[in-house]
Amino acid sequence: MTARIIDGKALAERVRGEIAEHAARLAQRGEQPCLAVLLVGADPASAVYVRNKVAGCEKAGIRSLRFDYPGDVAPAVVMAKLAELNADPSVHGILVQLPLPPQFDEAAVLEAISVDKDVDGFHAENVGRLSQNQEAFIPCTPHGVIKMLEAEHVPLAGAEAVVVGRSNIVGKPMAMLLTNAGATVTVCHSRTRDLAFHTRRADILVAAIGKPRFLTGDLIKPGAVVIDVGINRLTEGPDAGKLCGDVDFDSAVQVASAITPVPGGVGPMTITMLLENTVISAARALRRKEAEK
Ligand SMILES: Nc1nc2c(c(=O)[nH]1)N[C@@H](CN(C=O)c1ccc(C(=O)N[C@@H](CCC(=O)O)C(=O)O)cc1)CN2
Ligand SMILES: [Mg+2]
Repeated sequence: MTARIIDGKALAERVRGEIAEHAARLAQRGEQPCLAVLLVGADPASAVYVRNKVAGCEKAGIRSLRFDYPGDVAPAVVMAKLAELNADPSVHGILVQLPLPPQFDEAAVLEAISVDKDVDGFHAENVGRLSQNQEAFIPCTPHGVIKMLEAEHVPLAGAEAVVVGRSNIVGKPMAMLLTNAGATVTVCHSRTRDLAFHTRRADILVAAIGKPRFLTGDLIKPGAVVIDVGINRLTEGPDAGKLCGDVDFDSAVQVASAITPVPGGVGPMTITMLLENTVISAARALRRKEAEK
């Protein structure tokens, strides 16, 4: 079997078109969506993601505000900016690019963002709301994965889903979203005793462990749908300098029924869902204003 390649770039383009239409309708009604992005330090990958977020906003008709801080900035400076943005009614979404330098308490920074503007979905209240299957901002990468599975008509209810990785920004919310959709979910991680036992049972396998080409074809059930969230830059071997995922694509593509590539799979959906959350936030703000009239 050779797997169908799931084209995240094409899906992202399509969804971004719909987001731009929604943003234009809101702007016509006096509520132009606006996203504020804060970047601390000079991590080159973070700088690329922030640039792509700002460019994505511009293309979708979303206003963006960008704030850059040196890596040694005092956390109080960033906290003061968050308080100012929380209070600004023209700002609908706020995000702090992760990771943060070591002087920051990451959880405290995420809690300082207004729940109503937390378009990354990392605030504890949004996490709690997601776990209770209530309306919440959903973290962008796992939300993008669900959109891809839906677009590919992959049945979720009753499926055996295995998520490899337990990070707060991907693994845990991914498991919650799949659970809410009716899948039977197993979360594996570095302490899992028999990883192959679990992965070989998965109808849907999500890899988010940060280990290049770690999940090989022999760990995958024939016909499984494989979603690769990993983004690793290879440092040695013939492919040095290239990006790869957490899945060994060449062996997995022989076994799976569908698979996301890296790059061009899940990645482009992450920023797309951020734009969607920003537009949703602006629509909610407009609804609140109209209800107050
Ligand atoms: N505040 C946040 N920080 C981080 C998040 C996040 O959602 N919010 N996620 C990641 C980084 N990230 C967005 O911030 C992100 C990662 C990857 C991509 C992407 O489009 N990847 C491309 C490859 C890009 C490349 O060439 O490097 C792909 O997979 O095709 C977008 C956004 C951590 N921090
Ligand atoms: Mg994300």
